[in-house]
Amino acid sequence: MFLNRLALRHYRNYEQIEITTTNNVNIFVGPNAQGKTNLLESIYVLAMTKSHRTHQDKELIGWNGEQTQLYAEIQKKYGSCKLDLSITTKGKKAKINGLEQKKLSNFIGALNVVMFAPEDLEIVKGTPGVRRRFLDMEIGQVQPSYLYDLSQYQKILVQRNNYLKQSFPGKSTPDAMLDIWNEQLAQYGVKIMKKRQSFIKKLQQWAETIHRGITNDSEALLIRYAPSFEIEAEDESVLLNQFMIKLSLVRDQEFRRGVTLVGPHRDDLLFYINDKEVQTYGSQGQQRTTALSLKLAEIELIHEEVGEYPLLLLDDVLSELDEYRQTQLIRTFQQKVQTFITTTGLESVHLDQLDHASVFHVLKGNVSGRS
Ligand SMILES: Nc1ncnc2c1ncn2[C@@H]1O[C@H](COP(=O)(O)OP(=O)(O)OP(=O)(O)O)[C@@H](O)[C@H]1O
Repeated sequence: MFLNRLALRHYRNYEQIEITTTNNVNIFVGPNAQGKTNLLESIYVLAMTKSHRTHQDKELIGWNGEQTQLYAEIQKKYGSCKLDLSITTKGKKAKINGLEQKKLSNFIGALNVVMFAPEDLEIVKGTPGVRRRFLDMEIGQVQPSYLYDLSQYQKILVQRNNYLKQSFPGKSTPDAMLDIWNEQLAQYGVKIMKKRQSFIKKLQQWAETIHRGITNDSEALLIRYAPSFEIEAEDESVLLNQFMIKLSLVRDQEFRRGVTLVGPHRDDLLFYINDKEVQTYGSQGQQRTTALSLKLAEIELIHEEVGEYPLLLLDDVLSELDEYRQTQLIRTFQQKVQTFITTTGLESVHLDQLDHASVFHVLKGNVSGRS
């Protein structure tokens, strides 16, 4: 897919701007704190209805405004589409081709993006929560039904945790209420786990090949799903049963602690290079390359799932890659993936590797020039 036009109103430090793009490679250049990341973030928000760097939607609204409006025109293989998203402190409204979408999950997926930013190193180095968020955002983008399952699961989880905190049944007393929570939790939990399992399997296949390419065939990357309990079956009803058994085994412990101890809210993702865990033994460079391979694998996976390449958003990451890796990255994608790059100086981008690129200058919330 191709972003032809982007317009923003009262978005962060942009009062009102409009950008038209004609090239596959678009570079936003400017000093620090001028609005380069804000621009990439706005494209991400148009795809996911959420920012990649904050949970607080109100931060996206310009300081002097009550509401922000984002608009994009996207060219797809089979026609174009217009996306409108308005965000107020009270909520969001989303339109596709002028038609308001009752559910935001119907809007997500109209535009696909893959963002690679310095903080993505946290997917490898950070806490399991960061990896779960990565999984949720990426699966949700290609399978909006996943987001529904996830929100149902989270609601049940909160209610179940409240129940665990308030009740103190005897060790062997039957508890009909808990049985109901368990059944509902397992029902949605299994759906989430199965989708995560199949996503990671596909991601692994792409990431392994890409990682070999980036490292000149010297490193074998393995990505493993680490659910809160070992999944022994593929079949959904068997898995459901397994989940219920696990819940019954931790029942007393859960009442003592007042929290749910098994389920996808405790899942993790593990990375190995040549059989050694990257988080523990990987060098800074290996951790960064792992994150890069993961992101590039996502591009291929989205292509496989939706039949089109997503947009690639590279926020201030080119300067961190050596020339060989930059070349690999740009060569692989410049023909087929529309890419948006931010940088503080053009000297860190190997422009000679690019066939055609548009350069936009970003200064104090204004964007100018195209070449
Ligand atoms: N809600 C908001 N309203 C107005 N301005 C905002 C808002 N949120 C952030 N800003 C401003 O946006 C600017 C930061 O923009 P951004 O993060 O895009 O910078 P950048 O050009 O990517 O810089 P760097 O090169 O340092 O990453 C800051 O000056 C910040 O004060």
